[in-house]
Amino acid sequence: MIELSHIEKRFGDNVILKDISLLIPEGTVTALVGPSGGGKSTLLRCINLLEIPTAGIIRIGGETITFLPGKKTRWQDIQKIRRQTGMVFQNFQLFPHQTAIQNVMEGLMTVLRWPAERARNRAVELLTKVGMAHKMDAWPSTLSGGQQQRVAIARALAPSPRVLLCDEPTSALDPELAAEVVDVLGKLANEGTTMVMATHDLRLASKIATSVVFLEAGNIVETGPSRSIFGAPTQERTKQFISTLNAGHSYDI
Ligand SMILES: Nc1ncnc2c1ncn2[C@@H]1O[C@H](COP(=O)(O)OP(=O)(O)OP(=O)(O)O)[C@@H](O)[C@H]1O
Repeated sequence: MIELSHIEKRFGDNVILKDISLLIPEGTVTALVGPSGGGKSTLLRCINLLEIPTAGIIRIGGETITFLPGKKTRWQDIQKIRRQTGMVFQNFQLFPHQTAIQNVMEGLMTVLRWPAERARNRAVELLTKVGMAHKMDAWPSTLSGGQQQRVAIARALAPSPRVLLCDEPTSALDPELAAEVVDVLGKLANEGTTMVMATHDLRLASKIATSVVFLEAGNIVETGPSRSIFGAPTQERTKQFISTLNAGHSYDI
């Protein structure tokens, strides 16, 4: 379970997230949707402390990861917390000077201090899962965007995080390559991987999300099961937003 309790994030005088509370059960997929600038990426980045919330509490698996009153989180704590969360970025962020398999092995060997053979076995297992075993020795520059993203997903999953955080995982990809990534994420969802994703991709959100959080200007406008939010939203603003999506674009939110 991930618990966000009264999360606030300010950048200077700008309040980007305002009193966000959410419960994310294990084995579910939560899609953060909403207009640009609403705070989706910032919220996601708070869950692995890439951004430090200015107020509120985050718990992952019952453990408080945010600052406790009077106790400063040390850098080692942050590193430990980040190992509980895998992150996938819009632009893949593979290490260009490492092959696909080296990208997946890197963190296991340098951060977790696994021996090479154990890291290699884990990397092969994950590259097979994302359909990239045949390209394990390829350099990132020789892979398509969809293939790079699948390697990035394998890398994020390598240390067995409690949650996979995906920040616009398909938005840098054309529809065909995006579909490959949606298929992989769908498979992970079916296997019970807990995921939270910020996305503008309606196909991704409607295909794999268990619940949807509609975020606008740092506030949760509406949240609920994806079928209700996409099928019968209760808030006027959500209705408007969803109907614009359905009318204007085939898949892009
Ligand atoms: N490091 C930062 N410093 C100052 N302002 C920031 C910073 N990061 C984000 N913001 C601001 O926070 C707001 C929310 O940004 P965020 O990227 O979280 O929105 P989003 O909903 O993910 O948008 P998009 O859909 O365009 O990715 C924006 O106004 C953005 O300019």
